[in-house]
Amino acid sequence: MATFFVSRLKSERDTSPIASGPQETPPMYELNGLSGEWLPLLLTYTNPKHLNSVTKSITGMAKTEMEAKLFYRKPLVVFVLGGPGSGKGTQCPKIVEHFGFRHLCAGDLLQAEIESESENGKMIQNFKKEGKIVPSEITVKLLQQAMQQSDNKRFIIDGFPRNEENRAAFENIVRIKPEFVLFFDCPEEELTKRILNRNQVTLLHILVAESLPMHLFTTFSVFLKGRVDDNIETIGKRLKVYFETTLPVINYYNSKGKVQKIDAQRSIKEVFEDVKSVFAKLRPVARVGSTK
Ligand SMILES: Nc1ncnc2c1ncn2[C@@H]1O[C@H](COP(=O)(O)OP(=O)(O)O)[C@@H](O)[C@H]1O
Ligand SMILES: O=c1ccn([C@@H]2O[C@H](COP(=O)(O)OP(=O)(O)O)[C@@H](O)[C@H]2O)c(=O)[nH]1
Repeated sequence: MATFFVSRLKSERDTSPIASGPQETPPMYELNGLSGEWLPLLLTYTNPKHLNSVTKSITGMAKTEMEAKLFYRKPLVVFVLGGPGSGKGTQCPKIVEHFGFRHLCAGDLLQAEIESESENGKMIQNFKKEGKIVPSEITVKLLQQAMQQSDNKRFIIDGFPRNEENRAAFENIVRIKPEFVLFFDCPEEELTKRILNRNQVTLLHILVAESLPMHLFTTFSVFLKGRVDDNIETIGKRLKVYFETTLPVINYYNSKGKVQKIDAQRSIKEVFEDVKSVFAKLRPVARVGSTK
């Protein structure tokens, strides 16, 4: 079977526009657990932009789906979880800056969907207002699209998965398990204080903007719109959802030894020191993407 497969790959390589396309690093495919003789053939498929067509192309050649998947070098994913207001959105840009990850915030992707006035926008807005979790297929699709569109293959996914259904949907559809889960642990009282403060800051901005001439006000108000869910009523609902449905997901990953817990109650700087030491231990870039 191996000989058959190699010869099919050779003929595909000779004729495929992908194979003769630009060679980009890092290599996207490697042979995991198979004979080394196949490696040079597959290293010709290195252009991330051709990911989908390559996968399809390989699927066409492989005798089984499983064979095709063996060639796909998976991205590295870290989930960033913690209650609303625990500091996920504050710390993630720092991780990007220091460690070169691509930051995907599930809440921001959903917000962009609301603002694009897409078919699902109104429905997402209603879930958000109620502090409820948007159906998994919508969020997973947005995350998957964002991952496919990125040239970076290392992602921090912030604010997801929020429940068991989210977790299972991501693992089943995207077929990637997180390298680890960064968990910002913060008491409820502190979370409430921070979220209310976040909204007050926004309100203050709007008041300032309102005293400006009309054209400046219009510009400002677009940037400084308050969050529909940072009010005391919705905060209560979001915290309930967090403790009842997101904490069990964190516990699940903890039982697999995958949680890196950070004490998020300290200053932003102190929290980042801990975050840094977690990411510094990460396996080197060259090994990123093994299919384990
Ligand atoms: N370590 C911290 N100490 C005090 N305030 C913080 C800290 N981290 C974040 N904040 C503030 O708390 C609010 C919520 O933080 P944010 O990063 O938006 O949380 P999340 O993304 O987890 O909802 C923001 O106003 C932010 O400036
Ligand atoms: O994977 C997600 C992420 C967010 N949300 C919705 O978006 C809201 C805001 O989430 P975000 O992560 O932006 O803010 P946080 O609650 O962490 O402050 C949540 O309450 C949910 O209604 C969701 O349904 N699924």
